[in-house]
Amino acid sequence: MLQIDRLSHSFKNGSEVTAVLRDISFRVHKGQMVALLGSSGSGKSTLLHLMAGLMKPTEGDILIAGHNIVSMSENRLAEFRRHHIGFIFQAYELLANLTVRENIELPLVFQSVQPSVRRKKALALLEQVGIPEKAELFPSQLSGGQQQRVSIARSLITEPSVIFADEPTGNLDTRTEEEILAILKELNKALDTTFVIVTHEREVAAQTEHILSLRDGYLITERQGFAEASLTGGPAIAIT
Ligand SMILES: Nc1ncnc2c1ncn2[C@@H]1O[C@H](COP(=O)(O)OP(=O)(O)OP(=O)(O)O)[C@@H](O)[C@H]1O
Repeated sequence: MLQIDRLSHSFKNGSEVTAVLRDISFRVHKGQMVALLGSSGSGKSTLLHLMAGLMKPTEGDILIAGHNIVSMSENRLAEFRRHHIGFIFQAYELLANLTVRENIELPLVFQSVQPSVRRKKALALLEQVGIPEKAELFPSQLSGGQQQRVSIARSLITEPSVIFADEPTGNLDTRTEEEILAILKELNKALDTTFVIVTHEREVAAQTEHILSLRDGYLITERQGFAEASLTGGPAIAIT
């Protein structure tokens, strides 16, 4: 589903070159929910931007649903992104002047899907995230946790191959964080959607099936239940 092969990335500023990601390889299978865990500066955002096709890597390949996004043209990539990739952001990124339902429908507006079809799908998803009664309210009338539920529903409406969630509970209190993670887990099971959750919080990462840990640009894979002391570092470790 998501395959990262020998990915490296460096930033160049004049003559200065900063290596941020080093020879990273991993696979996430369809229906898996994995966490990408790393402290500040470990390279999480860079990896996320690369996987989302927002920048090209210095080296390596990124395959989503069998398509290598590294070699795609900008136009093809924009189209591919609309159909295959969903996003959930820390700050929800809902449009203030659209209702909850209209926000959820928006990705399908860009795909020219009929209004009645969009509406039906949006309302079904709103039900799945547990706030069907909020359909005609505006984002400002919702709590943070409710807004994140809307953002989750929006990310699912195109039935993407993979959803990248960037610190999805970063703005929420502990109780709401638990609710949102429970919803993500439920949806992951119910819809067989693939999720990659980017976080710097080990408690959040611990809710997923697998943890991909980034340290100094290298990837370390962990399985749930392994003690910190048993981790081994090094490049190019694959999850299968
Ligand atoms: N455009 C850039 N030019 C040079 N260096 C950069 C650039 N963008 C990021 N970096 C460097 O790459 C490293 C990784 O940054 P990145 O933003 O990917 O980390 P992160 O794990 O997402 O951190 P945070 O959790 O704080 O957002 C940092 O050392 C950062 O300074």
